[in-house]
Amino acid sequence: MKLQYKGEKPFQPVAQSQYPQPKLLEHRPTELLTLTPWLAPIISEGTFNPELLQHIYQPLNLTIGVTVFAVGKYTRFVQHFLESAEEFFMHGYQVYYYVFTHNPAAIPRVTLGPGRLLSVIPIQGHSHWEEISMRRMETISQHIARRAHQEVDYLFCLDVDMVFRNPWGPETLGDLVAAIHPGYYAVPREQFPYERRHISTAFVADSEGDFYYGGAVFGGRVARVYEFTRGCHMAILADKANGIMAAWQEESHLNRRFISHKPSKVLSPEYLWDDRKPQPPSLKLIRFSTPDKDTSWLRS
Ligand SMILES: CC(=O)N[C@H]1[C@@H](OP(=O)(O)OP(=O)(O)OC[C@H]2O[C@@H](n3ccc(=O)[nH]c3=O)[C@H](O)[C@@H]2O)O[C@H](CO)[C@H](O)[C@@H]1O
Ligand SMILES: [Mn+2]
Repeated sequence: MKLQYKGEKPFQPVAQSQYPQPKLLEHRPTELLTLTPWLAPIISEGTFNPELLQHIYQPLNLTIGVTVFAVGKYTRFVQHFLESAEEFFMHGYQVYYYVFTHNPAAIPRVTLGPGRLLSVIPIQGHSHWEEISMRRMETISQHIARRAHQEVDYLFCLDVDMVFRNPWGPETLGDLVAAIHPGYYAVPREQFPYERRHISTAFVADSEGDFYYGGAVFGGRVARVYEFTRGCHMAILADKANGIMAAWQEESHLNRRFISHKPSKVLSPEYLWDDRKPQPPSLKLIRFSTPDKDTSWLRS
């Protein structure tokens, strides 16, 4: 008898047999670290074979969800975000975009490819950008519980003020996925901008921390993203009860949580870049990046 566990996809044999042999003794495929000390792969160009991954993942018939928030002036980013996602994000897969906004009328109608859906979900606006950004953890966890757990296998939670510039494919799929922040990949942990006040639930000691992860990209299996966002939301609520806002809002809580709940896959800054920075030679490809934007105007 073949056991089919709940929520598990049936085993699929790998069909593709023609691809370069992996060589145990060959020098490293990239200048970047490829494995964390807890054995999670760190994904960057050169570490994976896109065709082989396509052959493994395509038959699984997966649906990948994406959450983005567009509140206030940020509705202006939706068009470029979606158009670039249609070009580069999970090409050939079923994709479900969830766009949360205070103003559904401001969301442009972007033509989507076959198998790709978009749902605009009205939410309450807030006057402070910190509150908008931080509330995402609560909204995402509620949305997974109400709806997304039935609609998607994996979920990525992304900033909207960003664009895709190169392919983002099944190499990014994992149980719990974090992305290394473009500002701190070469910085010692005691200089990471963690929350350092003991009174906050996001507190991190100087001796703790692996990578500084960005709040603009995280994801994983939908059940794990539920646990993760709910945990962050609870910690944010506890801080609120004490009248505290963490140094970098939900990003501080996300970083605190990833120390105790390690990501099973880590995305290199190829997957979370900032155009205001020059591209270092160690990064072969920029896949997802923040264009230069007028932050003070956006937050006014
Ligand atoms: C380089 C830098 O300083 N990065 C920080 C900054 O990222 P960012 O400057 O990337 O934050 P952001 O302004 O993009 O806000 C995050 C996301 O919240 C949504 N949004 C935000 C404000 C708003 O009025 N309307 C709206 O819809 C939108 O989806 C946006 O992409 O702030 C974040 C706040 O958590 C983190 O602390 C980041 O580390
Ligand atoms: Mn952003």
